[in-house]
Parts: sequence; structure tokens; C-alpha cells
Amino acid sequence: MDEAIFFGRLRKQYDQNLPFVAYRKPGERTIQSFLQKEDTFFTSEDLSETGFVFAPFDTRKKAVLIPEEASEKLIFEQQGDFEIPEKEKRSERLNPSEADKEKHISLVKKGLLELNSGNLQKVVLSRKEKVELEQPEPFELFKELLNSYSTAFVYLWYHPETGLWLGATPETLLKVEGRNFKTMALAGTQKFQGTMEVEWGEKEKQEQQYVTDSIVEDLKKLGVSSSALKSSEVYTARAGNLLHLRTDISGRLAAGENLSEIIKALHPTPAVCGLQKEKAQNFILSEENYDREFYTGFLGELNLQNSTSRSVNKRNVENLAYRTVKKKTALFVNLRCMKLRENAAYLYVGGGITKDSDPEAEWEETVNKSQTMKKVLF
Ligand SMILES: C=C(O[C@@H]1C=C(C(=O)O)C=C[C@H]1O)C(=O)O
Repeated sequence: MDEAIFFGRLRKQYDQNLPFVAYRKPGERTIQSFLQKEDTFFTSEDLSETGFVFAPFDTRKKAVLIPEEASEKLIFEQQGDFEIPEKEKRSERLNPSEADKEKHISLVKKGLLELNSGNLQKVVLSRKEKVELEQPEPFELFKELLNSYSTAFVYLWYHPETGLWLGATPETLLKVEGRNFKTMALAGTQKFQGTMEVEWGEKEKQEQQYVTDSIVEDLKKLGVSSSALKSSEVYTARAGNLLHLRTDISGRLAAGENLSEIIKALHPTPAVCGLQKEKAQNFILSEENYDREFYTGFLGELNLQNSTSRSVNKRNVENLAYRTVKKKTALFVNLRCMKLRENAAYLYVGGGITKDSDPEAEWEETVNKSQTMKKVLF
């Protein structure tokens, strides 16, 4: 499909206030899109549905769904970089306000009190930053994210019930193909300064180790056999202007284990919530003082048929059997994201706090993270 036709269809969908999502998976050049035919508000009951899911951070709230059967699917193969019209440079808007800074630092200090009293091991604290913009152009911003972040999961989501969201996330929550699954522990942050050969502090190493240990433990509790569970060495991974520590974790689901159970065990991971999970979640919900909505929730393809088809020479019966077995799910944590309004973008950023955190450094980390979105806004 031609670029003008593809984006023209998305624009028309948006102009008609109909739900849609367009996305490109890490390292791929294929941009896929689901255009829902009507504006019905579908939610997922137990993640057994087929389509694209958009789930909030708060696990008590329902995940929004664009069902495959209620939508048209479009695919566009990206050739080179998209052409982006020149923007007026407005560097002064890059800076957050002093009030934002004070608020975040006081939140981190509150978190530190809790951590030092031994009630929590880690808590991820975040904030929402308003950036005023004159009539932001969602499709241009999406193209810029696509140009800038080839290794991220880049998306543009719209639903009249949720508003318009965009992001470029480096974090996979869960990939499942057949019974094989993959996830990752991503935490610890420093600025990328031209080299991947960097030293990591104890605080970062520890907060990332917490995430790995907790994911592995939760998967074992769920019944995933230890012999099938594999963890990579921890390594440095780049996400735009940032570096993180990452461990890849993979395994095999036992027969009968379903997606809903494994997601319940994983989401929210200590990479975006904390430890102990429930206590950290309660602290976040009561102290952050704003609604994260879909930030640090998850999103992605749910139970799609595997597109790898077998040789046409195979008998039909076999093809059918194969197709019903292999389903593919690819879910990502909704980070480095923003919600777009008519005259503003709301950026969502946070970071993991442990007892060794320095509030000023934690503030700087959120400022650095916000650059992922600001790079395309200005
Ligand atoms: C919470 C965010 O990122 C998460 C927190 C990180 C950290 O604390 O170092 C690193 C990567 C993510 O798991 C965010 O980007 O807003």
C-alpha cells in the first residue's frame, strides 16, 4: 500500500472519531494498523480475545480492545525515512517548570521515607508534564517517532474513550508464540553519551536485579518449570538518548496455562511499579497524585494468527490444524509515551526509587526520559 493512501485512511478514521491503532514492532519496517469499523467500546475480559489491546496501569480497570473481527487491517512497508516538514525551533519549551520539579522531588522524598522504614524495597514514581503546543499533528509526530526510534515499539492509538496516545517504548512485557514466551527485565538508566561501554552504579545494578529476580520468581510460582526458564546475562541496551540494563528471560508455558494468568503474574512488573508489588502499587495510587491512565500499562497484538504460512503443497487439513494452534501475542509496556490534546501534549515519565536514590538525580532522570518525546515535539 502506498504511503499517501495508508496515512490518508488513518486520517479519515481519526476525522470520523473511529478507533484505530498503527504500530511498528522493534527492528521491523512493517507498519500495521487496525481500523475499527464502528465506535463501539470493546474491552478485554480475560485476554483470550483476538486483536489489539490497550491496558491501563491500574489492574482494577479494564483493558480496551480493538477486536480483529470488528476492524479492517492495513499494512504499509516503510521504505526510507519519512519526510517531515520543518518546525519552528522553540527550545525554551523544552524545560519543565520549577513547580513540576519541586513536586517530583517531594514525591521521591516521600518514597524514600517509605523505603527507609523498610515498608518497600523499590517503588517507581512518575509524573505527567504538560507541554503546550499549537494544534499538534498526530500523524507527523508518529512519523517522526518512526524515523527516530527504529529499535522501539512505536505506536499511535486513538479511541474516543481514551483519547490519542503515542509512544516509542523500549520494553517488551510479553511475547508468546505457541507455548514459547519471552519477557525482559529492563531497569536502571543513564544518558547515552556516544558509547555503550559504560559503568553502572550499584543502585542501578540492584534495582535491575530486583526486577529480574521478581519476574523469575513470579513465573516459577505460576508453574513455569525451572528447567524451561532461561535468563540471559545482564547487558546494556540503548533506547534513544538513554541506556538501560537489560536481562532477557524466556520459557515455555505448560499445557493449559493461559495468557491471562501469565499477564496477571507479570503486570505491573517492578520495572514500572515496585516491590513488594501490591504495597508499591498502593503507594503509587495514593501518593503520585495524578492518574497514570495507560502509561506503564501495556499494549500490543493479542492472539493474532501467525502469519508464517506453510507451503501451499501441504494438505489443507494440516494447514488448518497448524493455524489453530499457533497464535502470536506481542505486548509492550507503555513507556516513553504521551497523550495528545488539541493544544497540548502530556508526557509521562518516571523512574525506579530505591533507598540509595538521590532525589535530584531521579528528577534529572525523568527530564532525560522526557527528551524521547520532546525530540519529536520541537
Ligand atoms: C518508568 C519508566 O521507565 C522504567 C524505569 C527505568 C528506571 O527506573 O531506570 C528504566 C526503564 C523502565 O523500566 C519510564 O520511562 O517512565
